[in-house]
Amino acid sequence: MVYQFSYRPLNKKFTRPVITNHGIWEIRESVIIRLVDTTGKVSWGEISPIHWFGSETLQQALDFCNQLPAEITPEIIFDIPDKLPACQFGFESALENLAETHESINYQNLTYSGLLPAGKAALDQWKTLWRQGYQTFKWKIGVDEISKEIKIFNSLIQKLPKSAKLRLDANGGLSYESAKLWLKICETLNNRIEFIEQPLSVDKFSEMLELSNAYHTKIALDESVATLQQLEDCYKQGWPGIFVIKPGIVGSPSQLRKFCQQHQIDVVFSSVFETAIGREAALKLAAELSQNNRAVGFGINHFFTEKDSNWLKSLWNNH
Ligand SMILES: O=C(O)CCC(=O)C1=CC=C[C@@H](O)[C@@H]1C(=O)O
Ligand SMILES: [Mg+2]
Repeated sequence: MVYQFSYRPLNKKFTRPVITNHGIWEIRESVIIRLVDTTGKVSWGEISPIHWFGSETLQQALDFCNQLPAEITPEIIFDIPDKLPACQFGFESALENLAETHESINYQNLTYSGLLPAGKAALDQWKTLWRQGYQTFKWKIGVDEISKEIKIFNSLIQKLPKSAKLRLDANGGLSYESAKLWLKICETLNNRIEFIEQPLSVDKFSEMLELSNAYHTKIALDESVATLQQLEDCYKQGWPGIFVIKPGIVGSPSQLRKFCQQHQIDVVFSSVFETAIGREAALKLAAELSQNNRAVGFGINHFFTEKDSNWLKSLWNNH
């Protein structure tokens, strides 16, 4: 089987910048790919790297697409090297979409976590999301001074309904002492804090292992398990907590499927702020591989474009 291949770069400004310990992220740059099979069926895929998480850079993805022939085969797709995980996801998802069986995967029963803005803006934003039906929220910490963030946290916890779940994501920005302080605070809130995500930097695995054994509040690895190789490595080192999987950058969906079907791990699926193309492929994987119904971190819709033919057609017609 051969597929006509074409691709387009895409830059989309976030409606609100994503502010984390990594910095301020304003524009989502990705590559949209199109495959057309011999029957004329069209399928889309999305390559949305996050190089500061450990995936390839956008330029490396573009260089890879650029050197491909106009007609590609499944062998070419399954030979994409592990150093290009976002490309592996984009191309394999597009290929899977051409298979009838894949169409039927239902991801309507997922529950979603809403990402609150960093800082005190969260105090105003949570109610809008609560009214939209979110019961799980994620708030970024490790952005401002810890004393300021704890103050905001205390008022957020006061305001949030008791049934709401809150996730704290430090993006590796806390010191060991600050992480312990946050965990101590969370211990007093009887499970209203679902987990603290990536409290320490990727090189501090043993410290996070120690913290996960010392406190009840769960710790989720995110940057530490950004690619499948890292995921397997942390699993082999005995990580007892939660694994955040970002399908858009973790790598090959077929390899991910194999890993998740072989190992019982506590997983939270998470967005890479992709467009609706990558989102649909990622949510199908989440529906297929979630074993414990944790809310998926794909709540906020204003980071991506709705998947409508006009948007995609114009992307192809305007070049
Ligand atoms: O996981 C979620 O709840 C939403 C997605 C999200 O928080 C992120 C997506 C991509 C990069 C990061 O800024 C951030 C994360 O660290 O999880
Ligand atoms: Mg995270």
